Amino acid sequence: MRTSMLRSIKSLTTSPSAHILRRGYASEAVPLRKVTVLGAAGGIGQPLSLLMKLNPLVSNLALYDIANTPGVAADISHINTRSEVVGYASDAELGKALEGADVVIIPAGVPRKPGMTRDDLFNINAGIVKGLCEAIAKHCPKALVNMISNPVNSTVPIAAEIFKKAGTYDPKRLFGVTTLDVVRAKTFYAGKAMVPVAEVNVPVVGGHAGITILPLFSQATPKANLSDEELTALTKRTQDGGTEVVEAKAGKGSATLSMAYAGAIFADACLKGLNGVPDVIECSFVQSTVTELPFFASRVRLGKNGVEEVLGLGPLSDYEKEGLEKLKPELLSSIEKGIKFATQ
Ligand SMILES: NC(=O)c1ccc[n+]([C@@H]2O[C@H](COP(=O)([O-])OP(=O)(O)OC[C@H]3O[C@@H](n4cnc5c(N)ncnc54)[C@H](O)[C@@H]3O)[C@@H](O)[C@H]2O)c1
Ligand SMILES: O=C(O)C[C@H](O)C(=O)O
Repeated sequence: MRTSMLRSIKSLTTSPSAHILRRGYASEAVPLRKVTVLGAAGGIGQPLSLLMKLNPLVSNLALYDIANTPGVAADISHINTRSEVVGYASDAELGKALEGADVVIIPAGVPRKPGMTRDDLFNINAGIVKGLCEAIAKHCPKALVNMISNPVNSTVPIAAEIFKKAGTYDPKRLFGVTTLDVVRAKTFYAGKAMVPVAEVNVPVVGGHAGITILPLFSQATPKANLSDEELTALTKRTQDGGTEVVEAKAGKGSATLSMAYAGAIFADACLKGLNGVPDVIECSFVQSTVTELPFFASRVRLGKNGVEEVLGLGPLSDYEKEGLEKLKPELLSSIEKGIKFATQ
């Protein structure tokens, strides 16, 4: 794996801000990349930090949490992979955790319990995200921000407003992480269509809550002849995937392991884009003109400055067109709630 990774890295050009590291990879030049995880000791934070420690594109891994960081950082730091790991444990250390970060991943905040919606997390998580984004604006305004904390439909607009206030907002650098919806859509589709899961592609657009999650199974590949009933059931299962896990965990939180996997895929895509790898495309909830809504998840091409291109929806089935119209009022209201919170 390391040999093929080196081959792919060899031809990369680096961004002006990237230093070159010649260490651990013989004579190969690999850009230095710092990744900071905020909420690193949590249910998502721990396995996500582990996966980022395994990523050879990362040279420095900063782990920040308000509780239990030293143990997590010490544990992960013993793994014999490229990145140096430093744990940061208090508010006073947040600046150091963020300084020089290329990518900041935010899984800080409370998760759902059975019976709750993601919006029920707003009151606590909005404040957490606001504080963390103020620190990002101050210490690493050029970083690509991967927002995992829920409700994503509101926390991304909150982040945008905080960055605007600080004068640092760059819509190309702010992402709501919706990769878990894509991961689920791929898994559920492969199971129903009886196709190899590794070959499956399904765009998921809209937002990240209930009916705002709109998988476009009409565009899924490999193609399969699924009935309308099967497509409706697949759509519903994808939309309710988070709730399925919340209920199975019965009060002990929401998806953490599959989310860590999804978060690691998205952060890796951001790093590849920064490093100049061509044609890196992932779905993400970003500032958008794809619909009349100011933020919307769709396929995004990633590049050296973050978002290189927000791709359109492509042809939709009648069922998907209906789903798109139905999701708009809810998504808009969540976006406006976030904007109102951050601007008041
Ligand atoms: N985007 C998605 O697809 C997706 C998927 C799963 C979960 N989530 C969301 O991710 C969030 C985290 O979930 P979890 O299961 O890891 O929760 P968790 O409670 O296990 O972990 C959250 C961590 O955040 C830390 N934290 C709280 N305030 C902080 C602050 N101000 N600064 C730094 N760290 C802080 C806590 O100490 C804790 O370690 C939740 O909001 C959840 O809804 C999103
Ligand atoms: O469902 C949740 O609350 C967590 C997350 O948004 C998910 O989709 O698993």
